[in-house]
Amino acid sequence: MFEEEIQHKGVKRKLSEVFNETKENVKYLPGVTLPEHVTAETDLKKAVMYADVLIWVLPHQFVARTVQNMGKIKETCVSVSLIKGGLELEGGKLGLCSDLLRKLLNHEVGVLMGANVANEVAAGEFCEATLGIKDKKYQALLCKLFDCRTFRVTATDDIPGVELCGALKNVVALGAGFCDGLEYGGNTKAALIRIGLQEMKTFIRYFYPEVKDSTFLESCGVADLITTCFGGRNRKCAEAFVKAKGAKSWAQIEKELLGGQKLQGTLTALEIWPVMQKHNLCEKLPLLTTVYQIAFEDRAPWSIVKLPSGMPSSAFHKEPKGSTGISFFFGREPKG
Ligand SMILES: NC(=O)C1=CN([C@@H]2O[C@H](COP(=O)(O)OP(=O)(O)OC[C@H]3O[C@@H](n4cnc5c(N)ncnc54)[C@H](O)[C@@H]3O)[C@@H](O)[C@H]2O)C=CC1
Ligand SMILES: O=C(CO)COP(=O)(O)O
Repeated sequence: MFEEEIQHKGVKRKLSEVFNETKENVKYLPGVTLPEHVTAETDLKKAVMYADVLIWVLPHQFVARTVQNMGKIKETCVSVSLIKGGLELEGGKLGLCSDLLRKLLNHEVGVLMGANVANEVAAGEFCEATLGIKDKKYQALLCKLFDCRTFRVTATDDIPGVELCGALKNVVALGAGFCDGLEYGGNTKAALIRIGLQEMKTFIRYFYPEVKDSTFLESCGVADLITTCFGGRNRKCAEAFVKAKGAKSWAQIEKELLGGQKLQGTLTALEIWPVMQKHNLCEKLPLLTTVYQIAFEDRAPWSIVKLPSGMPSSAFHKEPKGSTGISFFFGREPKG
């Protein structure tokens, strides 16, 4: 566990110590008591040295430096990444966070993604997840490890499909949050989710044509997109961004709303933007483009419902006359 100090019952304490006493992560998962055998170890080298399976669940910006501080691990060790994000262009090819881990650790790396909002999973509410890993032996082993009555796991060998769905849905969720900030209803959000899924597929297939259609219908695809667009932190912060009418930065909103947790969708939007530009994908991905421009280029939030026509289905019309589409106008579309 990454070492942090917190105020607990009026006293400054180490988060790990409080966790080991109470089995409650009072900062990141308050109100949930984990089983007695779960312990927090802040000495990273000790925590990993005898591990058979390393499960990666941390904001993607901390991955590389965590690996650097790890020390020796077992030769037979395997990793599973639950990290949604961490994309970069490497030699013209889109690199994944699991690729980075594979390169740094030199062992088998799989991914586990799905509609898995943490506090609901911890409360034991039924959900599903998709495990992406190539080796069939590890598919069976890891399914056995993760799958249970309330957390059903389906395995596939489609690692890029699973992982890229997990990363890109966070960007679409920003769009859903913009819609909520503008107080649009369920129809609009459903349209945005549909277009978002279509664009995720276009983006993913451009770099990984071999990605399977079926992956988009697994928990890592449509299901994660839906839950994130309704109940996720990216949605919540994007709604606040619109409601603040330009007065608050993303960093400020993250600090105010997430209590130390990290927003991943904005980072991923920043990561994919140069990739989209370099590969001339902006016109093919008007929703992802618009989300980026609203988030980082002062584009009017209502542009989210003014995507250009000629979309996979023409539910959207053109921007209103006289609009540049890039002036910072908060609120709904101006009349006339
Ligand atoms: N929270 C959720 O509902 C879900 C999150 N994920 C994914 O899991 C990944 C991690 O997300 P969360 O657990 O929500 O993290 P978070 O957003 O709650 O961030 C806090 C975590 O970051 C760690 N941390 C903070 N500073 C650090 C540092 N300098 N070095 C290393 N670790 C540090 C903290 O120990 C804590 O575990 C993300 O990619 C996210 O998309 C996936 C499914 C669900
Ligand atoms: O990935 C998630 C649920 O599956 C959590 O999404 P947020 O990071 O938007 O909360």
